[in-house]
Amino acid sequence: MTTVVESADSGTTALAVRAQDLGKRYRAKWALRECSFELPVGRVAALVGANGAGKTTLMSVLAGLLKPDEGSAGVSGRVAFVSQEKPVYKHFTAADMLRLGAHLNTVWDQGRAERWLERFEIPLGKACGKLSGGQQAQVAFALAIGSRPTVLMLDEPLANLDPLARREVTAELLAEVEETGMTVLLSTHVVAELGGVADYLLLLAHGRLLAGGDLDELLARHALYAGPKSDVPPALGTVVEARHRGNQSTFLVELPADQPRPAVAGQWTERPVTLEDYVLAQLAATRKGIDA
Ligand SMILES: Nc1ncnc2c1ncn2[C@@H]1O[C@H](COP(=O)(O)OP(=O)(O)OP(=O)(O)O)[C@@H](O)[C@H]1O
Repeated sequence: MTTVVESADSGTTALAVRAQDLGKRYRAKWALRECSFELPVGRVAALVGANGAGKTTLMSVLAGLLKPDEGSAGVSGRVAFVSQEKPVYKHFTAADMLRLGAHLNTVWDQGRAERWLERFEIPLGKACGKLSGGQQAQVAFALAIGSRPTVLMLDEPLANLDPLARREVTAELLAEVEETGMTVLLSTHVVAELGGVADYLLLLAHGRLLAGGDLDELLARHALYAGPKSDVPPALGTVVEARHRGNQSTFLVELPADQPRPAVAGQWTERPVTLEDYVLAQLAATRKGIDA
């Protein structure tokens, strides 16, 4: 459900979200542990991680729907959270849902919500129960956009959408960010489609934050090498992932800090690391990780 939480402005810093040693457990099992990060205002952050990594738990805590067991979280301004289920009232039409949004939210932009539905050709007068899963998701997004959030959190927003709608939703979100200055935090498994959209990454593994920060900086600190079969990469660095196929080896390496980017020679080639390369390598490396 879309929930709007009025919360205190962080005031002095231009931070949209701050998490400090955040922890949440379900009975004895920790779903989130020692999670600290700061998300600046106006960023589009991708929250990624394997199934069960803690993404929904983190978003629910940030949205104020779950109480943390450890640490603290602060979100600046108004939060809109669209959960994974993207529930809408089955007997309500999209127009009814927008009326509900207008009624429930202290700040409401009907034009913005209607434009979103028009953009995606969602019929206003049809009962939501008779819309497809992807169309219902669009109604939930329109409701969230209409509430003019300063921080928009979307749990797997692209899951039900066809490939074109995915591209268009991410483009529309970017346009909203540019126009309104809002901050977006979205969890997803389809990282390939976030290239050029997300500019900040939060990567969770087994409830812990494995990497967090500016995406360009993070990717620039890594290199992908391909060359003849070898046990070691052709340059110094921490190997995130090594793959060997036939007589070829590929290494994704975190380069040593504060050193010039090494040049590779001979049969080795280097190419820049994409968001997808990085996330897949980290997921593979942490698959056999140990729970807290
Ligand atoms: N209500 C709950 N009760 C007990 N355990 C839960 C509950 N919700 C989540 N968990 C557990 O907490 C961990 C994190 O779950 P969470 O839903 O946050 O992961 P996720 O990264 O969003 O996963 P997915 O990508 O599959 O949606 C998992 O081990 C999950 O089994």
